[in-house]
Amino acid sequence: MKLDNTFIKKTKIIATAGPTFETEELMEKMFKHGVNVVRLNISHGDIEEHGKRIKVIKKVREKLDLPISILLDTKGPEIRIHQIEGNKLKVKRNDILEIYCKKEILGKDNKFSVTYKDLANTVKIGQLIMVDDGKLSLIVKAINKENGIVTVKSENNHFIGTKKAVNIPGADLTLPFLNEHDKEFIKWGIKEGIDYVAASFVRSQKDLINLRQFLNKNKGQDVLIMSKIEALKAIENLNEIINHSDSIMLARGDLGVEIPYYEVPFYEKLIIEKCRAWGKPIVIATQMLDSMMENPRPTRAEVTDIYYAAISGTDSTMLSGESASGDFPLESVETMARINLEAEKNYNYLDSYEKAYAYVDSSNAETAYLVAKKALTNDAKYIAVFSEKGRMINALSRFRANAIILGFIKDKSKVTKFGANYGVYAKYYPNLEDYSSDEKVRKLLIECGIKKNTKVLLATKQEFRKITV
Ligand SMILES: Nc1ncnc2c1ncn2[C@@H]1O[C@H](COP(=O)(O)OP(=O)(O)O)[C@@H](O)[C@H]1O
Ligand SMILES: C=C(OP(=O)(O)O)C(=O)O
Ligand SMILES: [K+]
Ligand SMILES: [Mg+2]
Repeated sequence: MKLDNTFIKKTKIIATAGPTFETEELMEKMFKHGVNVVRLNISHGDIEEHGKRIKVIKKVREKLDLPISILLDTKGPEIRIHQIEGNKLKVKRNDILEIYCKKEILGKDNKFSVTYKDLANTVKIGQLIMVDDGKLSLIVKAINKENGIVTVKSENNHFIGTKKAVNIPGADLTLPFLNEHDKEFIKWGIKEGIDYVAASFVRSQKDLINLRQFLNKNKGQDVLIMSKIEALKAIENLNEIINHSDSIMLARGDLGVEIPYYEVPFYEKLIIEKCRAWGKPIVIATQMLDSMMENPRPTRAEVTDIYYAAISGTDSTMLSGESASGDFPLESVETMARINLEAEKNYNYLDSYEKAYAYVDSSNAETAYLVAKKALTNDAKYIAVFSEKGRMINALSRFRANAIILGFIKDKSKVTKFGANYGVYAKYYPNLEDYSSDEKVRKLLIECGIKKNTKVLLATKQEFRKITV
Protein backbone atom coordinates (compact mmCIF):
# COMPACT_ATOMS: atom_id res chain seq x y z
CA MET A 1 0.00 0.00 0.00
CA LYS A 2 1.31 3.44 -0.94
CA LEU A 3 -0.36 6.35 0.77
CA ASP A 4 1.75 9.00 -0.88
CA ASN A 5 -0.54 10.36 -3.56
CA THR A 6 -2.61 13.53 -3.63
CA PHE A 7 -5.88 11.66 -3.74
CA ILE A 8 -5.57 9.78 -0.48
CA LYS A 9 -8.46 11.39 1.36
CA LYS A 10 -10.77 10.56 4.24
CA THR A 11 -14.07 10.86 2.38
CA LYS A 12 -14.35 7.75 0.24
CA ILE A 13 -15.47 7.45 -3.36
CA ILE A 14 -17.60 4.65 -4.78
CA ALA A 15 -17.52 4.45 -8.58
CA THR A 16 -19.86 2.35 -10.72
CA ALA A 17 -18.18 0.07 -13.26
CA GLY A 18 -19.71 -0.24 -16.72
CA PRO A 19 -18.86 -0.18 -20.41
CA THR A 20 -16.49 2.79 -19.87
CA PHE A 21 -14.98 1.93 -16.53
CA GLU A 22 -13.74 -1.65 -16.94
CA THR A 23 -10.32 -1.70 -18.58
CA GLU A 24 -7.14 -2.33 -16.61
CA GLU A 25 -5.68 0.94 -17.72
CA LEU A 26 -8.62 3.05 -16.55
CA MET A 27 -9.10 1.04 -13.33
CA GLU A 28 -5.51 1.79 -12.37
CA LYS A 29 -5.92 5.50 -13.02
CA MET A 30 -9.26 5.62 -11.22
CA PHE A 31 -7.84 3.86 -8.15
CA LYS A 32 -4.91 6.27 -8.08
CA HIS A 33 -7.30 9.22 -8.35
CA GLY A 34 -9.34 8.27 -5.32
CA VAL A 35 -11.79 5.45 -6.08
CA ASN A 36 -12.09 3.22 -3.00
CA VAL A 37 -15.04 0.99 -3.87
CA VAL A 38 -16.16 -0.36 -7.25
CA ARG A 39 -19.90 -0.79 -7.64
CA LEU A 40 -21.34 -3.42 -9.95
CA ASN A 41 -24.97 -2.56 -10.69
CA ILE A 42 -26.69 -5.84 -11.61
CA SER A 43 -29.72 -3.99 -12.92
CA HIS A 44 -27.44 -3.83 -15.97
CA GLY A 45 -25.36 -6.60 -17.52
CA ASP A 46 -24.99 -10.36 -16.93
CA ILE A 47 -22.74 -12.49 -14.76
CA GLU A 48 -20.17 -12.94 -17.50
CA GLU A 49 -19.80 -9.21 -18.03
CA HIS A 50 -19.54 -8.41 -14.32
CA GLY A 51 -17.23 -11.39 -13.84
CA LYS A 52 -14.74 -9.87 -16.29
CA ARG A 53 -14.82 -6.62 -14.32
CA ILE A 54 -14.21 -8.40 -11.00
CA LYS A 55 -11.13 -10.06 -12.51
CA VAL A 56 -9.75 -6.69 -13.57
CA ILE A 57 -10.49 -5.10 -10.16
CA LYS A 58 -8.68 -7.91 -8.35
CA LYS A 59 -5.69 -7.76 -10.65
CA VAL A 60 -5.26 -4.00 -10.41
CA ARG A 61 -5.83 -3.74 -6.65
CA GLU A 62 -3.24 -6.43 -6.11
CA LYS A 63 -0.77 -4.65 -8.38
CA LEU A 64 -1.29 -1.34 -6.54
CA ASP A 65 -1.65 -3.05 -3.13
CA LEU A 66 -4.75 -0.97 -2.36
CA PRO A 67 -7.72 -2.17 -0.29
CA ILE A 68 -10.33 -1.58 -3.02
CA SER A 69 -13.73 -3.03 -2.08
CA ILE A 70 -16.33 -4.58 -4.37
CA LEU A 71 -20.00 -3.71 -4.00
CA LEU A 72 -22.79 -5.65 -5.70
CA ASP A 73 -25.89 -3.50 -6.16
CA THR A 74 -29.07 -5.61 -6.53
CA LYS A 75 -32.06 -5.06 -8.79
CA GLY A 76 -34.54 -5.45 -5.96
CA PRO A 77 -38.27 -4.90 -6.51
CA GLU A 78 -37.81 -2.37 -9.29
CA ILE A 79 -39.24 -1.77 -12.75
CA ARG A 80 -37.00 -1.39 -15.80
CA ILE A 81 -37.50 -0.94 -19.51
CA HIS A 82 -36.69 -3.95 -21.72
CA GLN A 83 -34.36 -3.67 -24.67
CA ILE A 84 -34.61 -0.55 -26.85
CA GLU A 85 -33.56 -0.81 -30.49
CA GLY A 86 -30.13 0.81 -30.82
CA ASN A 87 -30.36 1.77 -27.11
CA LYS A 88 -31.98 5.06 -28.11
CA LEU A 89 -35.67 5.86 -28.52
CA LYS A 90 -36.39 9.52 -29.17
CA VAL A 91 -39.47 10.73 -27.31
CA LYS A 92 -40.87 14.19 -27.99
CA ARG A 93 -43.12 16.33 -25.83
CA ASN A 94 -46.81 15.40 -26.32
CA ASP A 95 -45.94 12.11 -28.06
CA ILE A 96 -48.34 9.23 -27.41
CA LEU A 97 -46.55 6.01 -26.40
CA GLU A 98 -47.63 2.45 -25.65
CA ILE A 99 -46.08 0.58 -22.73
CA TYR A 100 -46.45 -3.22 -22.89
CA CYS A 101 -46.28 -5.11 -19.62
CA LYS A 102 -47.56 -8.63 -20.37
CA LYS A 103 -45.22 -9.39 -23.26
CA GLU A 104 -41.67 -8.33 -23.99
CA ILE A 105 -41.15 -6.35 -27.19
CA LEU A 106 -38.13 -4.62 -28.74
CA GLY A 107 -38.57 -0.91 -27.98
CA LYS A 108 -39.07 1.27 -31.10
CA ASP A 109 -41.63 3.51 -32.86
CA ASN A 110 -43.05 4.87 -29.57
CA LYS A 111 -43.65 1.38 -28.17
CA PHE A 112 -41.63 -0.36 -25.49
CA SER A 113 -42.14 -2.94 -22.77
CA VAL A 114 -41.30 -3.04 -19.05
CA THR A 115 -40.33 -5.76 -16.57
CA TYR A 116 -43.42 -5.30 -14.34
CA LYS A 117 -46.27 -7.59 -15.44
CA ASP A 118 -48.84 -5.87 -13.19
CA LEU A 119 -48.33 -2.35 -14.59
CA ALA A 120 -51.77 -2.15 -16.25
CA ASN A 121 -53.45 -3.24 -12.98
CA THR A 122 -51.43 -0.79 -10.88
CA VAL A 123 -51.74 2.56 -12.67
CA LYS A 124 -54.78 4.83 -13.00
CA ILE A 125 -55.79 7.32 -15.68
CA GLY A 126 -54.04 10.65 -15.06
CA GLN A 127 -51.24 9.07 -13.01
CA LEU A 128 -47.58 9.91 -13.57
CA ILE A 129 -45.03 7.34 -14.70
CA MET A 130 -41.40 8.48 -14.40
CA VAL A 131 -38.54 7.13 -16.51
CA ASP A 132 -34.76 7.46 -16.01
CA ASP A 133 -34.79 8.91 -12.48
CA GLY A 134 -37.56 11.31 -13.44
CA LYS A 135 -35.90 12.72 -16.55
CA LEU A 136 -38.98 11.71 -18.59
CA SER A 137 -42.55 12.20 -17.28
CA LEU A 138 -45.39 10.22 -18.82
CA ILE A 139 -49.10 10.71 -18.02
CA VAL A 140 -51.41 7.70 -18.24
CA LYS A 141 -54.14 8.30 -20.84
CA ALA A 142 -55.64 4.84 -21.40
CA ILE A 143 -55.31 1.36 -19.88
CA ASN A 144 -55.96 -1.97 -21.62
CA LYS A 145 -55.80 -4.48 -18.77
CA GLU A 146 -56.58 -7.49 -20.92
CA ASN A 147 -53.69 -6.96 -23.34
CA GLY A 148 -51.48 -5.33 -20.73
CA ILE A 149 -50.96 -2.07 -22.60
CA VAL A 150 -50.78 1.35 -20.94
CA THR A 151 -51.07 4.36 -23.25
CA VAL A 152 -49.24 7.47 -22.05
CA LYS A 153 -48.52 11.02 -23.18
CA SER A 154 -45.05 12.47 -22.80
CA GLU A 155 -44.59 15.74 -20.91
CA ASN A 156 -41.10 16.41 -22.28
CA ASN A 157 -38.40 15.46 -24.79
CA HIS A 158 -36.03 12.66 -23.82
CA PHE A 159 -34.05 9.72 -25.20
CA ILE A 160 -35.05 6.41 -23.59
CA GLY A 161 -32.37 3.70 -23.27
CA THR A 162 -32.38 -0.02 -22.51
CA LYS A 163 -32.93 -0.95 -18.84
CA LYS A 164 -33.65 2.61 -17.73
CA ALA A 165 -35.56 2.77 -14.44
CA VAL A 166 -39.34 3.24 -14.30
CA ASN A 167 -41.11 4.60 -11.20
CA ILE A 168 -44.77 4.89 -10.33
CA PRO A 169 -44.71 7.33 -7.42
CA GLY A 170 -46.75 6.13 -4.45
CA ALA A 171 -47.62 2.71 -5.91
CA ASP A 172 -47.29 -0.46 -3.84
CA LEU A 173 -45.62 -2.93 -6.22
CA THR A 174 -46.43 -6.64 -5.99
CA LEU A 175 -42.78 -7.68 -6.30
CA PRO A 176 -40.74 -9.77 -3.83
CA PHE A 177 -37.70 -8.14 -2.17
CA LEU A 178 -35.36 -10.97 -3.15
CA ASN A 179 -35.95 -12.12 -6.74
CA GLU A 180 -34.31 -15.06 -8.52
CA HIS A 181 -32.01 -12.82 -10.53
CA ASP A 182 -30.62 -11.19 -7.38
CA LYS A 183 -30.29 -14.52 -5.55
CA GLU A 184 -28.28 -16.02 -8.39
CA PHE A 185 -26.01 -12.97 -8.57
CA ILE A 186 -25.51 -12.80 -4.79
CA LYS A 187 -24.53 -16.50 -4.60
CA TRP A 188 -22.07 -15.90 -7.41
CA GLY A 189 -20.81 -12.70 -5.75
CA ILE A 190 -20.13 -14.48 -2.47
CA LYS A 191 -17.91 -16.95 -4.32
CA GLU A 192 -16.15 -14.05 -6.04
CA GLY A 193 -15.46 -12.39 -2.68
CA ILE A 194 -17.67 -9.29 -2.84
CA ASP A 195 -17.52 -7.06 0.24
CA TYR A 196 -20.90 -5.34 0.18
CA VAL A 197 -24.39 -6.08 -1.09
CA ALA A 198 -26.26 -2.84 -1.75
CA ALA A 199 -29.86 -3.84 -1.11
CA SER A 200 -32.14 -1.94 -3.48
CA PHE A 201 -35.62 -0.80 -2.43
CA VAL A 202 -35.43 -2.12 1.12
CA ARG A 203 -38.81 -1.54 2.74
CA SER A 204 -38.53 -2.91 6.28
CA GLN A 205 -36.34 -4.82 8.72
CA LYS A 206 -38.07 -8.00 7.54
CA ASP A 207 -36.41 -7.58 4.12
CA LEU A 208 -33.03 -7.26 5.81
CA ILE A 209 -33.52 -10.24 8.10
CA ASN A 210 -34.34 -12.33 5.00
CA LEU A 211 -31.29 -11.05 3.14
CA ARG A 212 -28.99 -11.74 6.11
CA GLN A 213 -30.36 -15.29 6.34
CA PHE A 214 -29.85 -15.80 2.63
CA LEU A 215 -26.27 -14.51 2.84
CA ASN A 216 -25.43 -16.65 5.86
CA LYS A 217 -26.93 -19.78 4.31
CA ASN A 218 -24.66 -19.28 1.31
CA LYS A 219 -21.41 -18.68 3.22
CA GLY A 220 -21.78 -14.92 2.95
CA GLN A 221 -21.52 -14.15 6.69
CA ASP A 222 -18.73 -11.66 5.98
CA VAL A 223 -20.64 -9.76 3.31
CA LEU A 224 -21.77 -6.37 4.60
CA ILE A 225 -25.31 -5.18 3.91
CA MET A 226 -25.64 -1.63 2.61
CA SER A 227 -29.32 -0.69 2.63
CA LYS A 228 -30.42 1.68 -0.09
CA ILE A 229 -32.91 4.29 1.07
CA GLU A 230 -34.95 4.84 -2.08
CA ALA A 231 -38.54 3.84 -1.31
CA LEU A 232 -41.27 5.65 0.62
CA LYS A 233 -41.54 2.63 2.93
CA ALA A 234 -37.84 2.90 3.78
CA ILE A 235 -38.38 6.48 4.91
CA GLU A 236 -41.29 5.33 7.07
CA ASN A 237 -39.19 2.53 8.61
CA LEU A 238 -35.89 4.38 8.75
CA ASN A 239 -34.82 3.51 12.31
CA GLU A 240 -35.37 -0.24 12.05
CA ILE A 241 -33.63 -0.28 8.66
CA ILE A 242 -30.53 1.54 9.91
CA ASN A 243 -30.51 -0.75 12.93
CA HIS A 244 -30.49 -3.90 10.77
CA SER A 245 -27.91 -2.66 8.25
CA ASP A 246 -24.12 -2.54 8.28
CA SER A 247 -24.17 0.67 6.24
CA ILE A 248 -26.60 2.92 4.36
CA MET A 249 -26.77 4.44 0.87
CA LEU A 250 -29.01 7.41 0.20
CA ALA A 251 -30.07 6.47 -3.34
CA ARG A 252 -31.38 9.83 -4.44
CA GLY A 253 -32.23 8.74 -7.99
CA ASP A 254 -35.20 6.63 -7.08
CA LEU A 255 -35.90 8.39 -3.78
CA GLY A 256 -36.38 11.70 -5.59
CA VAL A 257 -39.27 10.24 -7.55
CA GLU A 258 -40.70 8.00 -4.82
CA ILE A 259 -41.07 11.00 -2.47
CA PRO A 260 -41.32 14.70 -3.47
CA TYR A 261 -37.90 15.75 -4.78
CA TYR A 262 -37.83 18.83 -2.53
CA GLU A 263 -37.92 16.61 0.56
CA VAL A 264 -34.71 14.76 -0.38
CA PRO A 265 -32.28 17.28 1.19
CA PHE A 266 -34.13 17.06 4.51
CA TYR A 267 -33.68 13.27 4.55
CA GLU A 268 -30.08 13.54 3.41
CA LYS A 269 -29.24 15.64 6.49
CA LEU A 270 -31.35 13.54 8.84
CA ILE A 271 -29.95 10.21 7.62
CA ILE A 272 -26.32 11.41 7.76
CA GLU A 273 -26.91 12.49 11.36
CA LYS A 274 -28.58 9.21 12.33
CA CYS A 275 -25.85 7.13 10.72
CA ARG A 276 -23.12 9.19 12.35
CA ALA A 277 -24.75 8.80 15.73
CA TRP A 278 -25.20 5.04 15.34
CA GLY A 279 -21.77 4.48 13.83
CA LYS A 280 -22.96 3.14 10.46
CA PRO A 281 -21.12 4.26 7.32
CA ILE A 282 -23.29 6.40 5.05
CA VAL A 283 -23.00 6.92 1.28
CA ILE A 284 -24.60 9.80 -0.64
CA ALA A 285 -25.38 8.75 -4.20
CA THR A 286 -26.71 9.76 -7.59
CA GLN A 287 -26.44 12.73 -9.90
CA MET A 288 -23.55 14.12 -7.87
CA LEU A 289 -21.73 15.06 -11.10
CA ASP A 290 -24.47 14.33 -13.62
CA SER A 291 -23.41 17.08 -16.03
CA MET A 292 -19.96 15.47 -16.22
CA MET A 293 -21.51 12.63 -18.22
CA GLU A 294 -20.89 15.03 -21.11
CA ASN A 295 -18.72 17.85 -19.78
CA PRO A 296 -15.18 17.86 -18.39
CA ARG A 297 -16.14 20.32 -15.65
CA PRO A 298 -18.86 20.28 -12.99
CA THR A 299 -21.66 22.80 -12.48
CA ARG A 300 -21.45 25.04 -9.43
CA ALA A 301 -24.53 23.31 -8.04
CA GLU A 302 -22.80 19.91 -8.26
CA VAL A 303 -19.68 21.21 -6.52
CA THR A 304 -21.83 22.58 -3.72
CA ASP A 305 -23.81 19.33 -3.43
CA ILE A 306 -20.68 17.21 -2.96
CA TYR A 307 -19.04 19.72 -0.63
CA TYR A 308 -22.07 19.84 1.66
CA ALA A 309 -22.46 16.07 1.69
CA ALA A 310 -18.82 15.76 2.76
CA ILE A 311 -18.87 18.54 5.33
CA SER A 312 -22.12 17.19 6.80
CA GLY A 313 -20.29 14.00 7.72
CA THR A 314 -20.94 11.48 4.95
CA ASP A 315 -18.45 8.61 4.77
CA SER A 316 -18.60 8.26 0.99
CA THR A 317 -19.84 9.96 -2.13
CA MET A 318 -20.74 7.97 -5.25
CA LEU A 319 -20.41 8.13 -9.03
CA SER A 320 -22.98 6.29 -11.17
CA GLY A 321 -23.29 6.92 -14.91
CA GLU A 322 -20.43 9.44 -14.64
CA SER A 323 -17.97 6.57 -14.27
CA ALA A 324 -19.97 3.68 -15.79
CA SER A 325 -20.82 5.16 -19.15
CA GLY A 326 -19.93 8.85 -19.21
CA ASP A 327 -17.39 10.65 -21.40
CA PHE A 328 -15.21 11.84 -18.48
CA PRO A 329 -14.86 9.11 -15.84
CA LEU A 330 -11.36 10.11 -14.71
CA GLU A 331 -12.18 13.82 -14.62
CA SER A 332 -15.28 12.95 -12.57
CA VAL A 333 -13.38 11.05 -9.91
CA GLU A 334 -10.66 13.69 -9.75
CA THR A 335 -13.28 16.43 -9.40
CA MET A 336 -15.07 14.54 -6.66
CA ALA A 337 -11.81 13.84 -4.81
CA ARG A 338 -10.77 17.50 -4.92
CA ILE A 339 -14.12 18.65 -3.53
CA ASN A 340 -14.00 16.01 -0.79
CA LEU A 341 -10.47 17.07 0.16
CA GLU A 342 -11.53 20.70 0.31
CA ALA A 343 -14.45 19.85 2.62
CA GLU A 344 -12.09 17.92 4.87
CA LYS A 345 -10.00 21.06 5.39
CA ASN A 346 -13.02 22.81 6.86
CA TYR A 347 -14.70 19.88 8.59
CA ASN A 348 -15.59 20.40 12.24
CA TYR A 349 -13.77 17.38 13.67
CA LEU A 350 -14.17 18.53 17.25
CA ASP A 351 -17.96 18.78 17.03
CA SER A 352 -18.25 15.44 15.28
CA TYR A 353 -16.02 13.77 17.82
CA GLU A 354 -17.96 15.05 20.81
CA LYS A 355 -21.28 13.92 19.30
CA ALA A 356 -19.97 10.42 18.61
CA TYR A 357 -18.92 10.06 22.25
CA ALA A 358 -22.54 10.21 23.37
CA TYR A 359 -23.04 6.82 21.72
CA VAL A 360 -19.97 4.93 22.90
CA ASP A 361 -20.88 1.27 23.11
CA SER A 362 -17.94 -0.99 22.32
CA SER A 363 -14.95 -2.12 24.31
CA ASN A 364 -12.67 -0.41 21.78
CA ALA A 365 -14.44 2.89 22.04
CA GLU A 366 -12.68 4.25 25.12
CA THR A 367 -9.20 3.90 23.63
CA ALA A 368 -10.49 5.07 20.23
CA TYR A 369 -11.93 8.15 21.90
CA LEU A 370 -8.58 9.04 23.47
CA VAL A 371 -6.64 8.35 20.27
CA ALA A 372 -9.03 10.47 18.21
CA LYS A 373 -8.62 13.28 20.75
CA LYS A 374 -4.84 13.08 20.45
CA ALA A 375 -5.14 13.31 16.68
CA LEU A 376 -7.25 16.43 17.12
CA THR A 377 -4.83 18.20 19.42
CA ASN A 378 -1.56 16.93 17.90
CA ASP A 379 -0.37 17.30 14.37
CA ALA A 380 -0.33 13.55 13.66
CA LYS A 381 -1.43 13.02 10.07
CA TYR A 382 -1.81 9.27 10.47
CA ILE A 383 -3.04 6.81 13.04
CA ALA A 384 -1.62 3.32 12.59
CA VAL A 385 -3.92 0.81 14.25
CA PHE A 386 -2.92 -2.80 14.94
CA SER A 387 -6.13 -4.76 15.03
CA GLU A 388 -7.27 -8.41 15.02
CA LYS A 389 -10.59 -8.10 13.22
CA GLY A 390 -10.87 -4.36 12.71
CA ARG A 391 -13.20 -3.39 15.54
CA MET A 392 -10.80 -0.70 16.79
CA ILE A 393 -10.53 0.62 13.23
CA ASN A 394 -14.31 0.91 13.03
CA ALA A 395 -14.45 2.76 16.31
CA LEU A 396 -11.81 5.27 15.19
CA SER A 397 -13.54 5.89 11.87
CA ARG A 398 -16.70 6.59 13.82
CA PHE A 399 -14.98 9.24 15.94
CA ARG A 400 -13.91 11.03 12.77
CA ALA A 401 -10.32 11.26 13.91
CA ASN A 402 -8.66 14.05 11.97
CA ALA A 403 -6.05 11.69 10.49
CA ILE A 404 -5.82 8.93 7.93
CA ILE A 405 -6.41 5.64 9.74
CA LEU A 406 -3.94 3.04 8.61
CA GLY A 407 -5.44 -0.26 9.69
CA PHE A 408 -3.07 -3.21 10.03
CA ILE A 409 -5.33 -6.24 10.27
CA LYS A 410 -4.59 -9.81 11.17
CA ASP A 411 -7.82 -11.18 9.71
CA LYS A 412 -7.19 -11.16 5.96
CA SER A 413 -10.88 -11.38 5.05
CA LYS A 414 -11.50 -8.00 6.73
CA VAL A 415 -8.98 -5.97 4.74
CA THR A 416 -11.45 -4.87 2.04
CA LYS A 417 -14.34 -4.36 4.44
CA PHE A 418 -13.60 -0.68 5.11
CA GLY A 419 -13.92 0.74 1.59
CA ALA A 420 -16.89 2.90 2.52
CA ASN A 421 -15.58 3.92 5.97
CA TYR A 422 -14.37 7.47 6.50
CA GLY A 423 -10.61 7.74 6.77
CA VAL A 424 -9.69 4.05 6.73
CA TYR A 425 -7.03 2.34 4.58
CA ALA A 426 -6.47 -1.23 5.67
CA LYS A 427 -3.65 -3.67 5.04
CA TYR A 428 -3.19 -7.33 5.85
CA TYR A 429 -0.56 -7.63 8.56
CA PRO A 430 -0.38 -10.73 10.71
CA ASN A 431 2.45 -9.67 13.07
CA LEU A 432 0.50 -7.42 15.40
CA GLU A 433 3.19 -7.76 18.07
CA ASP A 434 5.42 -5.53 15.88
CA TYR A 435 3.47 -2.65 17.41
CA SER A 436 5.97 -2.63 20.27
CA SER A 437 9.07 -2.18 18.13
CA ASP A 438 9.78 1.37 16.92
CA GLU A 439 12.18 0.04 14.37
CA LYS A 440 9.73 -2.44 12.82
CA VAL A 441 6.89 0.07 12.80
CA ARG A 442 9.03 2.73 11.11
CA LYS A 443 10.02 0.27 8.39
CA LEU A 444 6.39 -0.69 7.86
CA LEU A 445 5.23 2.93 7.66
CA ILE A 446 7.93 3.83 5.16
CA GLU A 447 6.83 0.88 3.04
CA CYS A 448 3.35 2.39 3.11
CA GLY A 449 4.65 5.60 1.59
CA ILE A 450 4.82 7.67 4.77
CA LYS A 451 7.66 10.14 4.64
CA LYS A 452 10.47 10.55 7.15
CA ASN A 453 9.79 12.93 10.07
CA THR A 454 6.01 12.44 9.85
CA LYS A 455 4.28 12.16 13.22
CA VAL A 456 2.14 9.06 13.56
CA LEU A 457 -0.03 7.82 16.41
CA LEU A 458 0.19 4.07 16.99
CA ALA A 459 -2.71 2.28 18.62
CA THR A 460 -3.98 -1.11 19.69
CA LYS A 461 -7.28 -1.60 21.43
CA GLN A 462 -5.56 -1.28 24.82
CA GLU A 463 -3.05 1.53 24.38
CA PHE A 464 -1.45 4.12 22.16
CA ARG A 465 1.76 6.08 21.73
CA LYS A 466 3.42 8.55 19.39
CA ILE A 467 6.22 7.93 16.96
CA THR A 468 8.13 10.05 14.47
CA VAL A 469 8.94 8.14 11.31
N1 LIG B 1 -23.09 -2.69 -16.34
C1 LIG B 1 -23.56 -1.69 -17.10
N2 LIG B 1 -23.76 -1.88 -18.42
C2 LIG B 1 -24.23 -0.89 -19.19
N3 LIG B 1 -24.53 0.34 -18.76
C3 LIG B 1 -24.37 0.58 -17.46
C4 LIG B 1 -23.88 -0.41 -16.55
N4 LIG B 1 -23.85 0.12 -15.33
C5 LIG B 1 -24.30 1.39 -15.46
N5 LIG B 1 -24.59 1.68 -16.75
C6 LIG B 1 -25.06 2.96 -17.32
O1 LIG B 1 -24.87 4.03 -16.40
C7 LIG B 1 -26.13 4.59 -16.02
C8 LIG B 1 -26.09 5.01 -14.56
O2 LIG B 1 -25.65 3.96 -13.73
P1 LIG B 1 -26.48 3.47 -12.50
O3 LIG B 1 -26.81 4.60 -11.59
O4 LIG B 1 -25.73 2.33 -11.91
O5 LIG B 1 -27.78 2.88 -13.17
P2 LIG B 1 -29.30 3.30 -13.10
O6 LIG B 1 -29.38 4.78 -12.93
O7 LIG B 1 -29.85 2.81 -14.40
O8 LIG B 1 -29.84 2.55 -11.94
C9 LIG B 1 -27.13 3.48 -16.32
O9 LIG B 1 -28.45 3.94 -16.49
C10 LIG B 1 -26.56 2.89 -17.59
O10 LIG B 1 -26.88 3.68 -18.70
C1 LIG C 1 -28.32 4.46 -6.55
C2 LIG C 1 -29.56 4.28 -6.98
O1 LIG C 1 -30.00 3.05 -7.38
P1 LIG C 1 -29.93 2.50 -8.89
O2 LIG C 1 -28.89 3.28 -9.61
O3 LIG C 1 -29.66 1.07 -8.77
O4 LIG C 1 -31.31 2.78 -9.36
C3 LIG C 1 -30.54 5.38 -6.97
O5 LIG C 1 -31.72 5.12 -7.21
O6 LIG C 1 -30.14 6.54 -6.69
K1 LIG D 1 -29.62 -1.51 -8.83
MG1 LIG E 1 -32.28 3.11 -7.37
